[in-house]
Amino acid sequence: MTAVNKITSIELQTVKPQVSTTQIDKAQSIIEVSSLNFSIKNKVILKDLNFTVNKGEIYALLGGNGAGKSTTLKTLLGFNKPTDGSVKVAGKEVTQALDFVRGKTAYLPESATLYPHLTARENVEYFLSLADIKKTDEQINAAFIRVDLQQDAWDRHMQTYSKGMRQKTAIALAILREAPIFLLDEPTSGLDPVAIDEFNQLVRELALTGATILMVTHDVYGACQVANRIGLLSAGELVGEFDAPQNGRIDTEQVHAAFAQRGA
Ligand SMILES: Nc1ncnc2c1ncn2[C@@H]1O[C@H](COP(=O)(O)OP(=O)(O)OP(=O)(O)O)[C@@H](O)[C@H]1O
Repeated sequence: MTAVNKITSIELQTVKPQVSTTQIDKAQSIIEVSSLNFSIKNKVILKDLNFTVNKGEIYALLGGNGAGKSTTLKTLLGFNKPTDGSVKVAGKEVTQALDFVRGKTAYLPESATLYPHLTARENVEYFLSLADIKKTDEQINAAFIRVDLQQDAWDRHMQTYSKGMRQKTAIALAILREAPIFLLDEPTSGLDPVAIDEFNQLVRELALTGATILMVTHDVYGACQVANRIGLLSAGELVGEFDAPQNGRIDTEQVHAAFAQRGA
């Protein structure tokens, strides 16, 4: 593991990348779920599920407990084989291209699975080495800066980290892996309002630079804050979709009413 690399605040500002949206083809579908059915032991869990997430889009799959959100994520990650239908990521059928799909995907579980007895830098270096990726200290510093992880924490054991800091580290790792697709499981649960705002801002910046983001959540307000599109999942079925207006947010009351009626 490498030694601590101190850099000045002037350097910090110069390393932060500029956001450019000019190159993004937003019509390109990156996640395509078509007529997906999934059953376990004759119990139907997902029913004829259809949705797509385009490049640069933030899609929130919203639903109550047991609606099928985690099952959908597991299917996208190839841990569940569809009973019927198709699940494509970056143009490839997940079950037929597991390594390709997992290489393109950053999955953030509800609790980031990083090692508490290692520092953020050591965690990042370790997980990159597992993927056979080598990054310089400067590149790792730049990723920490991009996610706004406070500099005095970079070389501290992660057992001292808050949940928000752990998530930032996990996203820094995804950025270093150059994963263009993010699957987020209840990403803001357990975060305080400031950390939620920071996280949402980071997610928006990732989308602006072309990342495709699918988050699952039961938080109506949180989904409306950040998503370009919301799919309402109820008992394994998609029962409604809501699009954000141009440069605006999805209406919380409308989604809340639909959730109260159909969301569980
Ligand atoms: N291995 C399994 N065996 C049997 N039933 C399962 C299995 N996995 C999931 N289920 C059932 O599938 C349904 C959907 O579960 P899932 O975990 O996808 O829901 P969820 O929307 O993620 O819920 P939560 O918000 O509570 O995490 C639930 O009724 C659950 O009990």
